[in-house]
Amino acid sequence: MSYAVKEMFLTLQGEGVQAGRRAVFVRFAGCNLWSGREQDRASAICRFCDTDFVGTDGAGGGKFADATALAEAVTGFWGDGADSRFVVLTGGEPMLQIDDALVEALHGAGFEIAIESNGTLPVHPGIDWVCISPKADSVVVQRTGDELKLVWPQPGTDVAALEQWAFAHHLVQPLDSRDAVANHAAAIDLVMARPKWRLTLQAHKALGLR
Ligand SMILES: C[S@@+](CC[C@H](N)C(=O)[O-])C[C@H]1O[C@@H](n2cnc3c(N)ncnc32)[C@H](O)[C@@H]1O
Ligand SMILES: Nc1nc2[nH]cc(C(=O)O)c2c(=O)[nH]1
Ligand code: SF4
Ligand SMILES: [Mg+2]
Repeated sequence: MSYAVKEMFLTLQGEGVQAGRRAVFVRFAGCNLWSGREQDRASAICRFCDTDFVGTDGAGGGKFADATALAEAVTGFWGDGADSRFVVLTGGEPMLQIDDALVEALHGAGFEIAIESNGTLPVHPGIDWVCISPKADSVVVQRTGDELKLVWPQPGTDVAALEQWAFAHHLVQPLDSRDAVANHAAAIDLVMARPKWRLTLQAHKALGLR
């Protein structure tokens, strides 16, 4: 299969339990919860997205003919050194494109594979670190994994129900919007009221990283 990638870059993982870790990010093009066009945002299932995932024109992006070609590009961004190789597959919605061949190729290149997914599609079983970020107006089928990352506030969310899902970590991430100050306070309030949750911040934005 071929893969449509918006952009690829080497950075630090900015979010969640793995924050601070050196990582190659692969941002797949396309999402099933929003077209990515501003004129469709208000009517989308997911309306707060902070990311451009349309097309393959970003730095390091493109159409990759097969899994080997994509894994070679990821390896190129990582550079020399076989230790602690870490790739984060995101998007857009990466589970629209991830398949057996890609997971095998990335493992073959020595990478631990993480995913950032909205959970509306089952996550590939070979992925090593599963982060699911539920969206209030969607049906999440992937209810197990390593971290559940709840962007907050999200009206319509049944927080108590999410606490029953089988994740090793329950994280709350303030919604980045014009109301960022209020959203930080709301996220702190959630953690103070429900200690199963832990605050995570988007460190890359504060640090000026991609
Ligand atoms: C751009 S999404 C791509 C992966 C996948 N589609 C998903 O939603 O999980 C990457 C992460 O950014 C989060 N995110 C998107 N927009 C955000 C915003 N405005 N503020 C905080 N987090 C946001 C998502 O919830 C997700 O955890
Ligand atoms: N540095 C950095 N960390 C991230 N963690 C999750 C991201 C994403 O967009 O999926 C992201 C991102 O875009 N940049
Ligand atoms: S599901 Fe993820 S990529 Fe899709 S619009 Fe929402 S935050 Fe953006
Ligand atoms: Mg991001």
